[in-house]
Parts: sequence; structure tokens; C-alpha cells
Amino acid sequence: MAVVCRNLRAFAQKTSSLRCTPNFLRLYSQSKPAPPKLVTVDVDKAGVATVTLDRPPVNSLNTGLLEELGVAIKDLEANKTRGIILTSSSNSVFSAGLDILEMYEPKKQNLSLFWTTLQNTWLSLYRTSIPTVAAINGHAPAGGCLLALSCEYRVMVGPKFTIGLNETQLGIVAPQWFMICMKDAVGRRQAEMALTAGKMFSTQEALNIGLIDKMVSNKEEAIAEAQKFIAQFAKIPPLARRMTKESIRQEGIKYMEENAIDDLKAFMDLVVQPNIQKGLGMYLEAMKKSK
Ligand SMILES: CC/C=C\C/C=C\C/C=C\C/C=C/C(=O)SCCNC(=O)CCNC(=O)[C@H](O)C(C)(C)COP(=O)(O)OP(=O)(O)OC[C@H]1O[C@@H](n2cnc3c(N)ncnc32)[C@H](O)[C@@H]1OP(=O)(O)O
Repeated sequence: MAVVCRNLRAFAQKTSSLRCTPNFLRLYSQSKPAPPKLVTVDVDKAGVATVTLDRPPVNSLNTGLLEELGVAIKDLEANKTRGIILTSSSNSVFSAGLDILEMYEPKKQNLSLFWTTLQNTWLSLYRTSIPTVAAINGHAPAGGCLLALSCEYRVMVGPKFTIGLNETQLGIVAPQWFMICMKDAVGRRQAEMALTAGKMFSTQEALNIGLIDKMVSNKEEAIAEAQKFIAQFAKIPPLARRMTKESIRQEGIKYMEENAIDDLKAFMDLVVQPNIQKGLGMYLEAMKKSK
């Protein structure tokens, strides 16, 4: 026993002295790599932040990415950033929308966290006093379209990408707050037509109905247009801007503040339905087969 104790003491001394050596630090950092960041933030000299979704291959929105996006927005608010440009690291997809794997055969607790994180991050983006622009450099179906719609201005790379709330095509109904965002952008009539058909719009079609504000031919142009949009607010008194944005977006903000719990319950009840689970499984299979 005494020998074991002595050995343990020797080992403890050895490891505690090892703890500070470069070799130990290298070994430790190799054994515990930091998880890759799913959202990166770059602030330029003018104080404008480019927030890049970086979850290959398609930036599907899982709890981790949504959480990071929410934290990034809060940090940028605390740092008095002058503008946020939301874009993607992919060359062909802005975001494929909600991560279907978060909804397929889920654990109840995970599903609840997923939806609550989506609600909170959406509200942070939708109501932030910072000017927001989506530089949409790829396809933006469903939840991807929602993120773009939550920004104040949308510049999209065309002509080959598509955008829209395609939920009815998947046999589901977009939540009310998704619909409010679409109505905000294109008006009730166009929103009704788009949502009932679950239409995915080409860039040109999206421009025609006001779903996007500008079509450009590459990401660099999209970022330049986004910067131009943000720059105009340098001359506008910030308090007046903030109060106007908050007021004009009141319907969506109030909806989420008053209905978050009911919205969560409706989502949880719906997703676990056997027919929805079966549909999600088939959809995932179909995406694999279409490769
Ligand atoms: C469907 C929800 C049902 C019930 C929930 C109830 C209520 C929900 C309330 C809210 C509304 C839902 C909102 C949503 O956002 S649902 C998600 C809708 N998104 C889509 O339909 C887009 C699907 N993806 C695509 O169309 C294409 O992937 C895309 C055009 C974006 C890109 O095409 P590309 O050819 O470049 O890539 P793929 O080969 O198709 O995909 C690569 C890889 O990624 C996987 N993938 C794609 N999209 C998703 C996704 N949304 N979630 C998880 N995984 C996704 C795809 O399977 C491939 O995987 P692998 O084969 O393993 O490489």
C-alpha cells in the first residue's frame, strides 16, 4: 500500500511539473481540439461586421449554429457595431434551412432546446437595433430564407440560386412568425401566393416581388452593396432609427414575446407525429439518393 501511495505521489509531482511545459500543453491541445466554429465574425475598419455561417456542406441550422449566431449578435450589440452583414462560407448555399437531423427521431429535451434556440436567435436578429443585411450567396430555402427575411435588406447573387419558404411542399405549415417575415417583405397578397404554393423563387423572380432588394453577380458585389446600404445610416440619429425599426417590426416581436411557449408546444407536438417522422426519414433518404 505504501509503495502504491509513493508511486502515486511521484506520479502527481511529475504530472504537476509537466503541466506547465510546452510539451504537455502541445499534447493536451492535441488531445482536446477546440470544436470548429460554426459562425465567424469579422469587423472591418468602418465597424461593420461580416457574420459568416460556416457549417459545411449546406449551413443547415442546428442548435449549435443557432446558439453561436445568437451569441454573435449579442456581442456585436454590446460592441456597438455599425452594421451586420449575414452571409455564408459556401459558394452555392446560403443556408439549407433547419437541420432535419435535429427533428428526426429526436430526444424531447434536445428538440425543445433546438426550437427555443431558433426562437431566441431569430428574435435577436429580427429586432436588433444594428442595421442588418443578408448577402445571400447561394440557395436559401425555408429556415435559410427566414434568416434572410429577418434582415433589413437582401442582396442576392444571381441568377442561378433560389429562395423561398417551401414548407407546404414538404407537407408542413410554416410557423406564423415565418409568415410575418414574408409579409413584411412582399406584402400579404404575394406572401399568401408564395406560402400556399411553397414556391422557391429564382433570383430574378424574387427581385420582381420584392423578396430580395438587389441582384448581383458575385459575393464581393453583394458585400459591397450591403456596405453601401449600412453606410447610409451614418447620417441618421441612432435612437430614431432604433425606435422606428422596433415599431415597424412590432407585429413579429409581439407575436414571439406572447406566443413563444405555445409555438414551442405546437412544434413539439407536430414533429413527433408518426407521419411527420416517416416523412422526414423519407426526405433524408431522397436527398441522399438524389446525389
Ligand atoms: C421538414 C420539417 C418537418 C417537420 C417539422 C415541423 C415543423 C417545422 C417548422 C418549421 C419549418 C421548417 C423549416 C425548415 O427549414 S425545414 C428544412 C427545409 N430545407 C430544405 O428543404 C432544403 C433541403 N436541401 C436542399 O434542397 C439542398 O440540400 C440544397 C439546395 C440546399 C443544396 O443542394 P446541394 O446539391 O448543394 O447539396 P445536397 O447534396 O442536397 O446536400 C448535401 C448534404 O447536406 C444534407 N442536407 C441538405 N439539407 C439539409 C437539411 N436541411 N438538414 C439536414 N441535412 C441537410 C444532405 O442530406 C446531404 O447530406 P449527405 O448525403 O450526408 O452528404
